[in-house]
Amino acid sequence: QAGTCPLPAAANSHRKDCFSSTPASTMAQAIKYLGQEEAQHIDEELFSEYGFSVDQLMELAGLSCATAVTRAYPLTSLVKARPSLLVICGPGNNGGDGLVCARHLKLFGYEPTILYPKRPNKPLFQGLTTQCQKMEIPFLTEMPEAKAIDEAYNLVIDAIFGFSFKGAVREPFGSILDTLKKSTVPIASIDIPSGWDVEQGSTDGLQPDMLISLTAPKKSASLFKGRYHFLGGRFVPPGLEKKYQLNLPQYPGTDCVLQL
Ligand SMILES: NC(=O)C1=CN([C@@H]2O[C@H](COP(=O)(O)OP(=O)(O)OC[C@H]3O[C@@H](n4cnc5c(N)ncnc54)[C@H](OP(=O)(O)O)[C@@H]3O)[C@@H](O)[C@H]2O)[C@@H](O)CC1
Ligand SMILES: [K+]
Repeated sequence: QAGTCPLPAAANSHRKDCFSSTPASTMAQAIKYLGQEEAQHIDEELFSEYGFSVDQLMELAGLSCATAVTRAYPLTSLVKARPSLLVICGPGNNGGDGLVCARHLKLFGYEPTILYPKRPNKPLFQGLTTQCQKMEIPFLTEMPEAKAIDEAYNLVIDAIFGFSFKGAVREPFGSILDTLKKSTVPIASIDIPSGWDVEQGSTDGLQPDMLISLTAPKKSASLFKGRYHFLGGRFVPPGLEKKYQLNLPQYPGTDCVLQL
């Protein structure tokens, strides 16, 4: 098996399984890294075949992201006087995960601020926005300069694009990503570092400090070089896991996240 492990060099103990001398029959299989179409098929199947609703899974996804953030950046580790975070939400479901994540982080004692420049005209996103407003989470009207971000926030949560991102980045997100590249504040990306090709990654894109892969990592996650890679979205039914041969590692106890 040596040399065939699909896990990145910085990966965890599961990597050991790939290189151990344990007979293949007793080896844990390496977790699968998904292509873009495969991730979209799994998503569709969760809603069609398995009867989940989007808001159900988004709540679990966002809660796992907030939980993972507390593990990597506990309140006591933050460098600024206030536990301030900037959550940037995009126009699709990745942005919805960001709104849920912000709401839970507020309940966990952090002070999130949200930038949500392109809001879909759908009850789901309107409801998530109202919930955040009622939780007294401020919304910015424009993207701050990189220097202002460095001064004000401990962490940026990137919920701009997920597994449906394609092609060249359109405005206003091109400028937002350019500003983020200039900022020195650590970035935690939800599901995909925004602007990265879902499978090929990016050579000159964001370099997040943290990546929270939902359901299963996407192929570009093998190029992630940050400190913390977590898996979240503990909602995959065993039948679906088996069909797509996801080989998900076992989450510890009742945890909704797992560090890869
Ligand atoms: N099963 C799971 O694991 C679950 C996954 N979940 C989450 O859903 C995420 C996937 O969500 P998704 O499919 O809504 O798409 P997403 O990636 O947010 O972006 C689409 C938006 O971006 C836009 N856009 C695209 N390309 C662009 C470009 N070049 N430049 C500019 N804009 C561009 C596109 O715009 P449009 O084409 O409409 O103009 C569209 O509005 C997934 O990653 C995970 O976070 C959980 O919530 C639930 C369970
Ligand atoms: K993202």
